[in-house]
Amino acid sequence: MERLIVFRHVRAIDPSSSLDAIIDVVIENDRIVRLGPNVGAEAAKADWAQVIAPPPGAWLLPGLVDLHAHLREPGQESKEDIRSGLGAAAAGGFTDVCAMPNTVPVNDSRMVTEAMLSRAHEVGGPRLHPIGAITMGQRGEALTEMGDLREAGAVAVSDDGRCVTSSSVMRRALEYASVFDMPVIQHAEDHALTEGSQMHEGSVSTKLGLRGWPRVAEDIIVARDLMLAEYTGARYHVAHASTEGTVRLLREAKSRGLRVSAEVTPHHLLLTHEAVGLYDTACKVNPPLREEQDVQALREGLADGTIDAVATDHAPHGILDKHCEFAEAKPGMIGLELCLPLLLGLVEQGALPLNRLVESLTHAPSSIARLPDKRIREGARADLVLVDPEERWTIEASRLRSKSKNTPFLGRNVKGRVKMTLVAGNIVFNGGS
Ligand SMILES: NC(=O)N[C@@H](CC(=O)O)C(=O)O
Ligand SMILES: [Zn+2]
Repeated sequence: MERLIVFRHVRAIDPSSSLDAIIDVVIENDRIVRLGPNVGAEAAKADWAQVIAPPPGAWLLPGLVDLHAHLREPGQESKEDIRSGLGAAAAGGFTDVCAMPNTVPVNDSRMVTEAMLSRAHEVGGPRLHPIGAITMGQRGEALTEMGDLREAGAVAVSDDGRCVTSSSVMRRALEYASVFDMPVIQHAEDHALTEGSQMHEGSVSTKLGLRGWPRVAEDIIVARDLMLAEYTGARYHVAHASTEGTVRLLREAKSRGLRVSAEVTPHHLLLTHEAVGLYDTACKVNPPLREEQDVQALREGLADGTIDAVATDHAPHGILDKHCEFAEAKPGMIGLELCLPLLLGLVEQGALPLNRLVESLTHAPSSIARLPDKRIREGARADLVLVDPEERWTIEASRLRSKSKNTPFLGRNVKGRVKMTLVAGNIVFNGGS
């Protein structure tokens, strides 16, 4: 045996295994081998055992899975690269990160997918799962070789950052991707309705004199895509859902048994367009921050399972991308290290059941990306995150591992901290001080 790790008296929470109990968890090499009250006492005596006595009240959760991150490698390594991005992921409790293809060049080929994976293997830490483009160069025209992408290791396809607006391209994309059992992840934005837009179309955009992105630009694409998904029988997934309408459409589609899924970001669950204030570029993001009624609908949708997963849409940008006029600023905010602590705030307020939060960051995204299931049980792979739900800390740029610090949450006091992350029994993050 190479490795023996023993967690003593920790609250292990895994809703998909109906587990919520204070137990010991014993890990040998890459696997959980025993779990139960006091089962670690014996193993802890071995002189090679690494015994972990977590802070009182600490939680052990299955490793988190992010369906939507921008790691910027290849091409924009000054914003982030695979090493810093996976480092940030580990610090945020993520064991698996799906990387969007809007890199430079676009990940529309086996070559780019393979290069990203080989870089990730060199770096170690959380696993990287590339998402291939739907269309060549994300231009919305010719489909990529999805079979090649799949074979090289891509888990899904998306033109994220751009919408597939042509109904016929989308139809063919759904049909083609379904041959390889890959979900098609749509960035739902009717570009004809959002040209020149800077933020949500509403009272704040009017006051600031900025062109707005109306909700209907998202809803119209989601509605059409759901019809195409029904027609083709393919797997369809909505990226960063932001409107009340999207939630309503999804609820209706799911009630009829369609194979569709959706994700929501922490910022769309927590902020409205009011946060833009007087042109705060940190709050410029696509899709834009919306209104109270949308936030409410998204929270309810996540709580009742209409929205399956939470995804960060971690979108790092450099200082100059944000220190400029609002119209020039790049959209996006970082999220990997902030996701769990921010959303624990919603749990504390009673706005989201803890079980749903855990499920939406573990079991749900891993089943959408068809990754091995995240479970805390004997025989399962030891992908785990240790969280101190009581620790209070302040989000500060100097504490973040991401190369970029673009987030409107700097200065916010949060409660709950990731203390340790294990990927197949390897401790890839141990800190949180
Ligand atoms: N979310 C964003 O505002 N930006 C993302 C692209 C995207 O997810 O649409 C980016 O790549 O920067
Ligand atoms: Zn997007």
